[in-house]
Amino acid sequence: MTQDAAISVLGAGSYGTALAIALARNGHRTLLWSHRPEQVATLAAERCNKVFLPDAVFPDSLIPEASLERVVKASRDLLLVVPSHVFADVLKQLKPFLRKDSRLAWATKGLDPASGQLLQQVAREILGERIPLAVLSGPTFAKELAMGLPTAISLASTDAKFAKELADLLHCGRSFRVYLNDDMVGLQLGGAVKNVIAIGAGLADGLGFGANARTALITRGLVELQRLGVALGAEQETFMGMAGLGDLVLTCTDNQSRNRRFGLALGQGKSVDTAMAEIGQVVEGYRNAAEVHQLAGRHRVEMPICEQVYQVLYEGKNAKEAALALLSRDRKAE
Ligand SMILES: NC(=O)C1=CN([C@@H]2O[C@H](COP(=O)(O)OP(=O)(O)OC[C@H]3O[C@@H](n4cnc5c(N)ncnc54)[C@H](OP(=O)(O)O)[C@@H]3O)[C@@H](O)[C@H]2O)C=CC1
Ligand SMILES: O=C(CO)COP(=O)(O)O
Repeated sequence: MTQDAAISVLGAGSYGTALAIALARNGHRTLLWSHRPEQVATLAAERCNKVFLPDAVFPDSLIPEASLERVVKASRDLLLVVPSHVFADVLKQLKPFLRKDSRLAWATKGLDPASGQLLQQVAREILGERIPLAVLSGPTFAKELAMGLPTAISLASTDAKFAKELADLLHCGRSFRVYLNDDMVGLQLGGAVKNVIAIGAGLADGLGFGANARTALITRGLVELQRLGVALGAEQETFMGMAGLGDLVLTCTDNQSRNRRFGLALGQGKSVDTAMAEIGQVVEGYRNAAEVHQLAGRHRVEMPICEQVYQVLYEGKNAKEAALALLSRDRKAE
């Protein structure tokens, strides 16, 4: 039986691995679970996730683990970092192993594909009202975090003690700054909507548009995010922080973003399937575009950029026509 750990990270893709490295680098015994036992054996033998983060060596206190039961029982605090489309599934799998004092955080960015709900609602439906929940969101490319490059993030929780203790585990005065925030809804929406806008920014760049268009998309994308956020009960000022403006700028402007690269490939005329295959990792914005479309419709929120991205992805609209549709909208006050 694996000994107790300070925290267990579930999901050994690029971001789960990077967060586990950051936690272990802070000196905390950290378990890292993958759903594929053969991957766990490779991670343990190579002390590195060569597929996603080949330059980041695991600190000694990072322990790959194949048993879901063991990782859930070994630590009070669980950090889920799986793609949003398997979030609910993994919660159902881990539920039977939860301790009485378990607390759950996630760094997944997205919504529930089946319902378009916030992941917080999914967690509540599956795990009940009692378990403390927390969310991490903000501008954090896995590779830079894993390399110990300076990074800042926001953390919100349903439980102030959990928020503080999780921030204490993650925060590193030399490289990883954790801001506490009390807007769980805002943090979750920021992480989902920025993926869609980043696809839009990639599309614009793929079409050969310039810095003016990209910056207009970021700025008006922020307005769309704020509108949806306020309609769902988030605080408007959250979106001027790490999980709003911060993550929008990061993912819309840097080619480390898979969502941006996906948009770039589509703008250059590649098909959805080819673009996805070339990236070979999760592109959350593809599903998020449909979920945000659903959510905006349900709450009657106008989100023209997200709507055009949706139409390109799901209704076969040509990217140039989508750009024209945005430019030819009625003039209005900012
Ligand atoms: N990468 C980044 O820089 C950042 C990512 N995020 C968010 O983190 C989340 C995870 O993304 P990321 O790590 O980048 O994704 P990756 O594409 O790097 O990896 C996804 C991982 O999830 C695993 N996985 C797939 N299905 C399951 C399942 N049913 N149970 C358990 N694990 C599963 C995959 O395993 P397999 O290969 O076997 O399918 C793979 O290891 C996303 O929501 C993303 O938006 C947030 C901030 C930064
Ligand atoms: O969320 C991210 C950085 O904050 C990662 O963005 P991508 O999923 O677009 O790569």
